[in-house]
Amino acid sequence: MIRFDGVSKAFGATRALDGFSLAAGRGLVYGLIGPNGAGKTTAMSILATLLLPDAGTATVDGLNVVDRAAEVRGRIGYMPDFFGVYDGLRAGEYLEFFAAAHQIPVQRRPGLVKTLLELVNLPDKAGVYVDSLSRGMKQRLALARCLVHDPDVLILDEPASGLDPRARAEMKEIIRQLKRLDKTVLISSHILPELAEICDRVAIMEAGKLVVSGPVAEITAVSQGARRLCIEVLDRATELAGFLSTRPGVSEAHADGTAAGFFFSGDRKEQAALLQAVIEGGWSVVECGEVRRNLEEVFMAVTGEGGENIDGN
Ligand SMILES: Nc1ncnc2c1ncn2[C@@H]1O[C@H](COP(=O)(O)OP(=O)(O)OP(=O)(O)O)[C@@H](O)[C@H]1O
Repeated sequence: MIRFDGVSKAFGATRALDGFSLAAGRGLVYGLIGPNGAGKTTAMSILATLLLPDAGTATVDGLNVVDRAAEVRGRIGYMPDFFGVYDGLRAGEYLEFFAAAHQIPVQRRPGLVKTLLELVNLPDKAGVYVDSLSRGMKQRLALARCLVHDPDVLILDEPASGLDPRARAEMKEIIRQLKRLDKTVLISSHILPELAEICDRVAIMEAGKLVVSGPVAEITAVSQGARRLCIEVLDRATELAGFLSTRPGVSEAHADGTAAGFFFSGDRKEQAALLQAVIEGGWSVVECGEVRRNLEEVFMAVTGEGGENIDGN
């Protein structure tokens, strides 16, 4: 539904996007993560037909965003990271204005405005002046505005920025609702645990390039080519860490309370053999498991200096 193929964009000497590629399927919520200046907003602006790429192609539902920009605009709803809401307009009038801009027939507009205000959890705010709404309410109203023409694709640049935890939770619930409506959502955010919760897949980008992408569970399982394991024992954890350090495929073994943590590069058969050796060594094993990194740890590991080199897919 969304596709970037080798997209590059420079602003003077700054390469905002440098051969960026990404594909997102229909009905998926796709998270775009990257440090400040990674190129997220540039990528989203190109997809939203607001910026022209220097090279490469971007498409929405197979339509090239440059050649078929007008058709693309009919299929996308774009919520920029900074947006204005007009003073002196009430929430209902604000949505009616955008409905008119999208040439929604006059008789359909009141019903549409009501449905959208309900969807974004502002059912009783139609008559309230936009500038008197809280920041969270304004963000939700801006999201409703993106939905006026019932687009298939939503491009949301930091929709939860500056919101308090309750307002963020409400925004999250609305995004889940959009997924239920079969929308394809591309969303950027710096709040990684939240993205992990609502996204089907995430893409981490840095310096205008894709670093890694895939389902959250898959990405958090990838770690330096080795998995992080932990064996909990009844006693002698320090001795166990020493024993593990001598075994093939084990690195960075250390004791942590009643457990030994380490990286293991072997496969499942080799892991079973390792566990067998530990038991034969006389340790009373309580538990053995894989420690998955959270999205924040992966983000820190794959971006910035000394980042891991993980191939994107
Ligand atoms: N209109 C512009 N003129 C000049 N440089 C720009 C322009 N837009 C973006 N850039 C530069 O391109 C790079 C990528 O910017 P972009 O806003 O796409 O990053 P981002 O990942 O969205 O960052 P943030 O998380 O801070 O919003 C940055 O170095 C930025 O300074």
